Amino acid sequence: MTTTTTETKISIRGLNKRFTVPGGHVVTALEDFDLDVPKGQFLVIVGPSGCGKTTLLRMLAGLEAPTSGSIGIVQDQQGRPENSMVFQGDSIFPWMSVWDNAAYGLTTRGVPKAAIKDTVGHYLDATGLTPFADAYPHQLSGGMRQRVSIARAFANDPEILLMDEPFSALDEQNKTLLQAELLRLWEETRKTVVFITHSVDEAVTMSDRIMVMSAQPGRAKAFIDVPFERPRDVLELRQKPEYGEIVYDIWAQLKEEVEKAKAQSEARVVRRNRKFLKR
Ligand SMILES: Nc1ncnc2c1ncn2[C@@H]1O[C@H](COP(=O)(O)OP(=O)(O)OP(=O)(O)O)[C@@H](O)[C@H]1O
Repeated sequence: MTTTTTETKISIRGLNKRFTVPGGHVVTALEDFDLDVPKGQFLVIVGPSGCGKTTLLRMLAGLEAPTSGSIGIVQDQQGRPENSMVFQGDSIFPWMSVWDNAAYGLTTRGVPKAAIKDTVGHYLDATGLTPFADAYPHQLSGGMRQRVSIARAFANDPEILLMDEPFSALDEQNKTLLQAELLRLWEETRKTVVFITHSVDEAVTMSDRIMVMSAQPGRAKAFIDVPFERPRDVLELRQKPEYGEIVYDIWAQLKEEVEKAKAQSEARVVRRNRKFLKR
């Protein structure tokens, strides 16, 4: 079974984001950006460095205000938090146990203790963390800390899940294990997900749809549907001939943008050096 309804969950229109950096120079991170994400879709964003992926996610999370334009997220259930975010690095509280970290969102919203026990117990089980419920983050490996972050995000039961390169700091084996775990959890809940990665393989493995972004200023350059049935088996999927075709398609779209981003970054270095030499 593939996913998604035709109902729109996230709707972005005419989004612009500009930053003024020291010296008065303006960086246009996103320009005239439009995006609709259907309810229950697992959307993955790929794009060259600096194209505005994190800025977009931070605006979706309400951590950054747009310069202009609008972001709409449909609230399906009263009282539910709008989003939960999982970052690349450690995003759990070092002073809290695994259990308390996973329960954090529910505790702060005053969910009854018995419901917290059921929900947190379920997600710690699903991520293999039950034996470590009383451990503290410094006693865990990087992969286990990311599992806590994922368990917390799902336990929080948000309207949408935002993930910014959650596995990029992990080794290949841990990455594959966590991708499989995330797929399993997601297939159980069918939350609307916006997930950023630099890995084309990860994008094809996880997503229903991939958005390739242009070099700065970031815009949606192409959308690629990923038609593989769910539930997915990470290793089996990678043996399919269609898998390789989609990976190729994405690279074909990305290549030009990565080259543009590289040229932009080299031009910035030249400008900076010129300024420095003029002093
Ligand atoms: N707070 C800020 N102040 C100034 N410029 C910023 C700020 N945040 C982001 N930028 C700039 O906006 C542009 C987009 O940054 P962003 O981090 O969103 O890109 P990205 O696509 O996530 O990059 P990467 O893939 O390297 O993580 C970059 O040029 C960045 O330097």
